[in-house]
Order: sequence, then C-alpha cells, then structure tokens
Amino acid sequence: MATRTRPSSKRCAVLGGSGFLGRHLVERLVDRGYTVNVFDIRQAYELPGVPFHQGDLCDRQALLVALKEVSIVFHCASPAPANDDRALFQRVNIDGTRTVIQACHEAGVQKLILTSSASVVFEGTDIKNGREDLPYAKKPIDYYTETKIQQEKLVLEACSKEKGFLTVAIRPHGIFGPRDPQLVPILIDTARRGKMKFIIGDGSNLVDFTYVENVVHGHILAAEQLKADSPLCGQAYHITNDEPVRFWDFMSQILEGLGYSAPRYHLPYTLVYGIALLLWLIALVLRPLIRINPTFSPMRVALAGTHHYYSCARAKKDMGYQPLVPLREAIVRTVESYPHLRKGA
Ligand SMILES: NC(=O)C1=CN([C@@H]2O[C@H](COP(=O)(O)OP(=O)(O)OC[C@H]3O[C@@H](n4cnc5c(N)ncnc54)[C@H](O)[C@@H]3O)[C@@H](O)[C@H]2O)C=CC1
Ligand SMILES: CC(C)=CCC[C@@H](C)[C@H]1CC[C@H]2C3=C(CC[C@]12C)[C@@]1(C)CCC(=O)C[C@@H]1CC3
Repeated sequence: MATRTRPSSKRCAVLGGSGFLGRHLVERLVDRGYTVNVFDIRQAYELPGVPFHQGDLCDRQALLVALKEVSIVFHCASPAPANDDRALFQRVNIDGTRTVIQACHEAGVQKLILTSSASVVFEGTDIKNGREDLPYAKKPIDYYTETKIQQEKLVLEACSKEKGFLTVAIRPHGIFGPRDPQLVPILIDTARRGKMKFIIGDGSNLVDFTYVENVVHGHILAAEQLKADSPLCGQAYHITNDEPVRFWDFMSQILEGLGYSAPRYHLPYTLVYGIALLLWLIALVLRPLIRINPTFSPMRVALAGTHHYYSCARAKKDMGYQPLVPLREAIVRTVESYPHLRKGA
C-alpha cells in the first residue's frame, strides 16, 4: 500500500476560498503562517504563494489534488442564499459535502471545519439569544437553509476520534464587511431604487450582524482548538459580534454612512409579509413563462421584521472566543470600504 506523507498541521485548504468569507479567511491564514490551498469553482483573485485549484467540490478527483498533504480543511463553499435553484443546493450543499468528507478521508485530512449558518434553527419567527441546543428548523425558510441543515448534520456525524477525523461547525449570522457582495450592495441598490423608505414592524427587532474578521477568528480558533480530547468534536458553535442590534438601526447606519436617508415610515409586519407571500406565489406560478425575483421575498421580510440573535457563550467557553472588532468600528470600516456605493459616486 502506498504510504502517505504526514501532512503538516499548518497546511490547509479553503473550499470556497474565492468567496467573501473564504477570501478573508485565506488572507488571515496566510498572515498567521499557514500554507493555504484555495479551491473554488471560480478564481476571483491571485495571492502570491497561494495555489489556486479551480474545480467543483462535487468532483472528488479535483478535490483530491487540492487536499494533497493538507491536514485542515475549511469548507465555506455554497451557492448564494438568494438563489432559488433547489437542485443546485441539493447537489452542492448535500452531495458535494458528502464528496468533501470522502475526499478528506482519502487524503488523510485530520480536521474539517464547516461554515454552517445560525439560520439552521430559524423558521421565520423570533429567536432571542438562541443557543446551539435549539432544534433544527422543522420548516426551514428556504432551500438554502434546508440544505445547510443536512450539510451540518453530515459533517458533525462524520466526526470520529477513532478514525482521527475531527469535525466542527461554525454558525455565523449576518456576516458583513469589506467586499461583501450581498448585504451592503443589496441595501444600496434598494435605496437607489427609492424602496428604502419603510421600516417593517415597529423597528425594535434585534438581530446579529457579525463582522467578517470576527467570523474568520472563530474559524481559526475552532481549527486550532479542535483536538480529540476537546469538547469541540462534532459540535456546532455560534460566532457573533455578541452585540445584537436593531435591524433597522444597523441598516440606517450603513445607509446614512454612505449618504442615503434612513427609512422613517412604519408598515405593519403582517401586511408586508402577506404581500411578499402573495408576490412569491405569483412568481412561482409564472416561473415557466418568466423568472421574477421580488426584492421583498417572504424570507427577506422575515429577516427584516423578527428578532434573530444568538448566544456565543459556548464558543467563549470552549474555544476562548471573543469578537476582535466591535460593531461600531466594524460599521465604520465597512462604510469606508464602499466608496463606489456612496450617494452621487
Ligand atoms: N454571508 C453570510 O451572511 C453568511 C454566510 N454563511 C455561510 O458562509 C459560507 C460563505 O459564504 P459567503 O462567503 O457569504 O458566500 P460567497 O458566495 O461569497 O462564497 C461562496 C463561494 O463558494 C463557491 N462555490 C459555490 N459552489 C461551489 C462548488 N460547487 N464548488 C466549489 N466552489 C463553489 C463560490 O464560487 C463562492 O466563491 C457559506 O457556506 C454560507 O452558507 C453563513 C451564515 C451567514
Ligand atoms: C442578519 C442577516 C441574516 C442578514 C442577512 C443579509 C440579508 C438577508 C439582508 C441584507 C440586506 C437586507 C435587506 C432586506 C432584507 C434582508 C437583507 C436582504 C430588505 C429587502 C427588507 C425589506 C426592505 O424594506 C428593504 C431591505 C433591503 C435590505
């Protein structure tokens, strides 16, 4: 039997390393002296000394090349949540994650760190200071969440001290920061189309928005603390800024920071949710003829109008996690990073 070279504990691969979180993670790992392979279906940048492997994570052979002599794998690849393609989510998040686990076994990888999502327990109704022992959503709000649940279960169940393969899942929520293609761009696009005038509900709902560097910090801590005798094995961890904020205050700070007016007029939550549901049903019926993606999907209205914030006490206790960048500073850095989205730019 061919002998495998023992992988160095500082040699890792980032699946989804071209993405928003993945790229920040790659940069931080390199700063901390890790040797990093990037694996992604698309190449978004080049970094000296960082080999890029372009491929689909459903392709085991392609993965095996990127995992050669790697001891830690960070899996943060996923189709974007806004996508409505059920088959794609099933293929990438479920079948693809099975392939990742299999390839890790074959390549002799010792640790797998999955980027899951706090949304795996969110059903569209209030969650206040939710802990990791909340049950998975029985009625997930979309295909993205449905497949993130299956994906997390697959990864956590694969944890085996006997096989020397340890796994952990990080559940971030509302990641934001420089280069995020979702949150700030969607918000500013909505404002530019004159649709950011209304607050859904009374505006008091608290939400976690988590600065990308804190999420990265949580991933690296998890990788470094994940050992056969640690409580992390096979567990999920919320990583947040630990500063729940009113959803509409956060949006207003970003909008005003970029020179736009904050929303002022209130609309009842149930009315907006009902309209969003109706539009979503109409879009579903019309789909064979025309593809419409309404701004106000039921999922977005639920995210904008309910409480959803989580406790990160378990991460503090088991891995010594503390957010590195406070929310106020994180918002300033984020606003400054989008000069092209400033009003009038
Ligand atoms: N952005 C957020 O607020 C949150 C994100 N997450 C999770 O964090 C992870 C990273 O998210 P983001 O960086 O925001 O997303 P992103 O869309 O910027 O990055 C995902 C990356 O995965 C790659 N990818 C997609 N399908 C692939 C495939 N079949 N094979 C190889 N690569 C593939 C994409 O090309 C992309 O570069 C995802 O797993 C997401 O579910 C969890 C909670 C919140
Ligand atoms: C905390 C968390 C899970 C955030 C996720 C980010 C996105 C889901 C949000 C980023 C911009 C948000 C946004 C809306 C909904 C949620 C987001 C897409 C609205 C569509 C809600 C209704 C409005 O009045 C306009 C909002 C624009 C921005």
